[in-house]
Formats: sequence, C-alpha cells, structure tokens
Amino acid sequence: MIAAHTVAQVRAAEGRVMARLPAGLLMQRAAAAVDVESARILREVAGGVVGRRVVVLAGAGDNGGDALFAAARTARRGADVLVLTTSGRVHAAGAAAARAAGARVRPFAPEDTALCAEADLLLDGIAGIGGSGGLREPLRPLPAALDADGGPVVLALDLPSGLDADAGRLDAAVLPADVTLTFGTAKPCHLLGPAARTCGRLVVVDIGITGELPAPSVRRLEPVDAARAWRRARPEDDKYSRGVVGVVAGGADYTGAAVLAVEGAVRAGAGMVRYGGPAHPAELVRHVRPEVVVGPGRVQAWVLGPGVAPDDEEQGARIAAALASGEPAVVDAGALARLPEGLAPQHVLTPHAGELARLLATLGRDVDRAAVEADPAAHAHDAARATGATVLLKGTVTTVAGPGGDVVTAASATPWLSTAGAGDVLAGILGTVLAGHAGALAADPTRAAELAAVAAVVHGRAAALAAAGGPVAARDVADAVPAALTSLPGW
Ligand SMILES: NC(=O)C1=CN([C@@H]2O[C@H](COP(=O)(O)OP(=O)(O)OC[C@H]3O[C@@H](n4cnc5c(N)ncnc54)[C@H](O)[C@@H]3O)[C@@H](O)[C@H]2O)[C@@H](O)CC1
Ligand SMILES: Nc1ncnc2c1ncn2[C@@H]1O[C@H](COP(=O)(O)OP(=O)(O)O)[C@@H](O)[C@H]1O
Ligand SMILES: [K+]
Repeated sequence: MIAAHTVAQVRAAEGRVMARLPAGLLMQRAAAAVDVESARILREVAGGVVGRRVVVLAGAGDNGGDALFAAARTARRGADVLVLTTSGRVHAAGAAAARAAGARVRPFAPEDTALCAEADLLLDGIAGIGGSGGLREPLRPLPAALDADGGPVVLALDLPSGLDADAGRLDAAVLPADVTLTFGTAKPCHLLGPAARTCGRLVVVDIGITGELPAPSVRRLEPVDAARAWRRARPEDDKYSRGVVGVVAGGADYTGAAVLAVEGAVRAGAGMVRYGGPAHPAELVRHVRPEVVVGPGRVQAWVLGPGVAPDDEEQGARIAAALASGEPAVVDAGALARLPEGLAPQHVLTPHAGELARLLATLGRDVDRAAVEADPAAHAHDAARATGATVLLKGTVTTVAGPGGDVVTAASATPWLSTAGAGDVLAGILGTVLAGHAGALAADPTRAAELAAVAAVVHGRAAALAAAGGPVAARDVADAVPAALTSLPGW
C-alpha cells in the first residue's frame, strides 16, 4: 500500500518531529535523497556525474531550500550545476551552500527555457506542498519546451510544481516529472487521477516523520495488499461459507452482460452463484456456466444491474428487493439509474465517469462527464456522501470513495482494459469479494471501500495477464482471474 497524507497532516507531523531535532535536519535528509537519486539518474542517462549538466529550479519556500542543498551536494560530486531561482526570495542558507560548492546561482529568465531543455537533469524545486495556482510566469512555457525528444530527465522534489498537493485535479500549468521524490509520505496528488499521471515514477523518501503520521486520507492498494485481503478457501469451508453471489443482470437486450458478470463471480472463486433474470439470458448463463443455480435463494452479496434496461420492471423488482435486504451489493449500470433511499457503505456503486455524472445530476449537481474526469476523487466522494454508499469510479485510475471520507485507489494495469463488458466482469469479481467478506462487512460496512479496490487490483492484473501487452476481450479477463490471483506477490 502507498499511503498519502494531506498537507495539514504532513505539516502537523513535521512540526512535532522538528521540535525535537536540530534545525534544518529534515531538509538535509530530503536533499541527501535528492542528490543520491540525481547521481543515479545521471549515471543512467549520461554515463556519469562529473561535468554533466544539471539545472535546478529553486522557488521561494522550503521546496526551493531542498533543491538548493541538493544542488550543493551534486555540485560537490563534480556535476556542472546551474541554479535558477524562480522567485525574488530564496532560501539564503541553501543558496550560500550551493555557491560554496561551486554551483552558479542566478534568477531565472525567459530565455533560460532553452538551457533547461539542454540539461541532462532538471530538478524541480519551484514549489512543493505550499504551492497553489499552477505554474506562474515566466515558467508557464517551460513544460511545452521540455516536451521534445531528448530533453532532460525531470526530477520533481516532493511533487511536480503546479499541482495542488491535496487534489487529483490538473486544471493549471504543471511541470510534469519523470521521477518524483516525495518526502515523509505520498500526498493525495501522487495517487489521484489525473494529477498522478504527471508524477512519473514515485519514490517516497523516509525523512523520519512516519511515526507521527495519522491514518492516511488516501491509499493506493498494490498487488501484495490484494493477496493479503483475498479470502482463501479453507479446509473447513463449504460452498455456503465461501460465499454465495446473487447476480441480477441482463435482460432481453443485453444477454452478454449476464454471462460476463456471472463469469467474473465464478472465476473469482464464489462458493456458488445464483442467477436472477428472464428465461433468455438464464438459458445462456446455464449453457456457459452449468454450475450456476437459476432462481432465488440465500445469498451473501449481490451483483445488480449489468445489462439491465432502465424500463425492465421484472429485473427492477429483483434489484429493489436485493437492496432492501441490506446485504452487501455491487450496484452497476442499470441498477445505478434506480437507486433507493437508505443506501449504506456495504452497497458499492460502480459507475464510469458518464454514469457518475448522470447520478450526480439526479442529485441536483451541475456536472458532466468531463467535470468528473477532471476530478474523479472529488466527485466520487460527493456521490458517496450524498447516497451513503461506497462509490467505485472506473477509469484509468480506479478511485473508491467511502461515505466517511476515505479514498482507496488502484492504478491501471493496462489501458486495453477499456473494452466493452470489462465492467461487467469487475462487478462479478467484486460480488465474490463482498460475499467472501460478508461477516467482516456486517461488523464494519466501511471495509467495502478497501475490498472494492482489492477487486479492482485483481481485475487489472487479470487484464494485464490476458492482454500480454496487446488487446484483450472482457471474457478473457474473467478467465485470467485465477492466474492473476496465484501470481500476486504473497499469495
Ligand atoms: N516542513 C518541513 O519540515 C519540510 C519541508 N520540506 C520541503 O518544504 C516544502 C514546503 O515548503 P513551504 O511551506 O515553504 O512551501 P513551498 O516551498 O512548497 O512553496 C511555498 C512558496 O512557493 C511560492 N509558491 C506557491 N505556489 C507557487 C507556484 N504555483 N509557483 C511558484 N511559486 C509558488 C509561495 O509564494 C511560497 O513562497 C515541502 O514540499 C518540501 O519540499 C522538506 O524540506 C522536508 C521537511
Ligand atoms: N484508460 C484506461 N486504462 C485502464 N483501465 C481502464 C481505462 N478506461 C477504463 N478502464 C477500466 O475498464 C473497465 C471498463 O468498465 P465499463 O466502462 O463499465 O465497461 P462496460 O460497461 O462496457 O463493461 C473498468 O474496470 C475501468 O476501470
Ligand atoms: K516541486
């Protein structure tokens, strides 16, 4: 898991640690890590450190201070270091250290854009967690100038300048990084889309504040977390204790969605899958999966809505009854258009951006698909708070928001997963995860957010395995789930 903390949480933790340490020690730890990474990058891309061109952009705050002390260390290794200050103010001790080590230090001028583009390595110490409002003039043209092939490796200190540390938004000019070294803990911008895409490879540097940090406000689940959370079959299990998934999916028009949701649930290891729906998809489901039981009975978790038409009264009644039962449920596609009052955290809504925009519009919000894609976490959160349910928003980064404010993400495994029916398979996988943890969810329904992200991690890994770098069909994603599970580190 990668844990991310807000600016307020980081500042509080840093304050407590700094009160007991000599002044400036945390900054030296940050600068030392930047220097080591800089040297590693220079050896990799320029074959060495001595004489290699390093341009350091240093802003007015402590982010600039980190950059200046890092510049001093890298200059002492023999690199050719030019520090360009981007504000009238500069960290005085840092600037003195850089100069004493042989770095040149002067203000940034618009024509320096070309110098930046020619460097082997560009350190971004313009602004960190104190930044706001995007890149300012005269730095705004810089990202476009660096975009060309053969430009420098950009190493961001703490975060790419221009990002708001606490948000996934990307609505202002940002200097995208190839590598981001973040200090103490990740920040929400590193994990939330679309901002996360500008961070490159993320490295969290231990500067000694971990013990003072509270529970993270945003988490990214990794494959090893999915392995830990996945319920294994136990010797004492029977099919009921392993979890029965009830699938209400498909109808006269969309029969395939029923098959795919069922496939997802079966392949993820449900003890039993019960299917509820009209005769035609039911026959198809039985044909593809003879192990499925058609008709009502006890279930531990539901998968509701894939392929259900808005005017399908028969399926609508099954969905309403399932939601009224209070059992954990995946609420997908057609079921999203008929949400009752009184949803709870064990109900996991699984919209894509367009569906979430429609859902929020029914709640009186003035949002469209583009607005959701511009800030997925904020909109998922809004829907979770307004409905009382957990919301898993699909997309490049899968973003799960609980009604209590927690956010859990799963990074994309392959963009080939954006294919018709992939969401139906995810719904089935998640149904099995919820059914397998029905007892834990009864005790603490807020665990649904983490479990939803677990399902997304496994779905993504199955897609990556099945795709093997190329296209993949939804059905193949379901088929790859067992192999995806056994390939998890720590399985
Ligand atoms: N607080 C601490 O204990 C530590 C902080 N560290 C560093 O300090 C940073 C936070 O330092 P500060 O609180 O001084 O804040 P920052 O250095 O992140 O930014 C504040 C300064 O940048 C200017 N600024 C804000 N937005 C800008 C923008 N969009 N473009 C250009 N300039 C902008 C502001 O006018 C202000 O002077 C962290 O991100 C991290 O890099 C590290 O040294 C580790 C320890
Ligand atoms: N660019 C992308 N990169 C990675 N995964 C994606 C991307 N776009 C969508 N996905 C994933 O693909 C799946 C598509 O689901 P969905 O839109 O519901 O499709 P359908 O309704 O056709 O089944 C989701 O799991 C989503 O997270
Ligand atoms: K920065």
